Amino acid sequence: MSTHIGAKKGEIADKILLPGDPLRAKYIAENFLEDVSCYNEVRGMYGYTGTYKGERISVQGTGMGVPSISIYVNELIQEYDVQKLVRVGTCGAIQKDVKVRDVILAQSSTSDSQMNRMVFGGIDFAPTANFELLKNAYETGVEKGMKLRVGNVFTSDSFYRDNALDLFKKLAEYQVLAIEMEATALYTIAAKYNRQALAVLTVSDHVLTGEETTAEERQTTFNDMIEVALDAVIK
Ligand SMILES: O=P(O)(O)O[C@H]1O[C@H](CO)[C@@H](O)[C@H]1O
Ligand SMILES: O=c1cc[nH]c(=O)[nH]1
Repeated sequence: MSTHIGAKKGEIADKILLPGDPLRAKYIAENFLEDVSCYNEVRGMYGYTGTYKGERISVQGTGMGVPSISIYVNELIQEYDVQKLVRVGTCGAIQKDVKVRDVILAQSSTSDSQMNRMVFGGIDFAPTANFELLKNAYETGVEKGMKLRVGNVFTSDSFYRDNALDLFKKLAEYQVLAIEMEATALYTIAAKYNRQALAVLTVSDHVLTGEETTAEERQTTFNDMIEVALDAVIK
């Protein structure tokens, strides 16, 4: 067991899906995996291992924000030797032509997080998705007839922010597609340990138009994203 994960060595697969919401982890385990067992309930941050199309795979809630996902990704890599990590999250769109329920593959992440400033001093490290996972996810989505968006996302330390609109308009001008709160940490920690990482994101709301999905829809209606992530990680 690690500090925040109650699994024994060997109970977590080398491929893992990482939703922010632990109830999304439960939903994925119950609806997409077979022969499932729950290996973690510490802090209610559920983790499960099962099989998908015959391949052993785990799914672990990460909580919200860079500090929380950093704890889980560090422990999953250092204590459980996880190799492929795919975040399955939600995001808010900031481009006019990105719609609610669209699926985004985060090729890279721009951030206001202090994490990398503390690590790299004055240098701006560029957190980047693993190309193989990105390619697999893109090809899987195309095969399923989905219209995927691929590009830069903004990983924010704040969900609520004063005077946000000016920043979001500036980011949109520079082709950033959407806002979320974890990809920078996932990509940076995976790079440090030479592991493969990708964030697949469903647009849960539109920051400019105000269009949104309900919490229940967020938990249960993101099957396209989950299938793309599962098929990409086992390919
Ligand atoms: O739905 P998840 O995966 O939690 O992702 C998004 O939702 C949370 C904010 O509501 C943040 O964690 C953000 O990144
Ligand atoms: O607007 C949003 C939606 C989801 N997640 C975020 O971080 N922001």
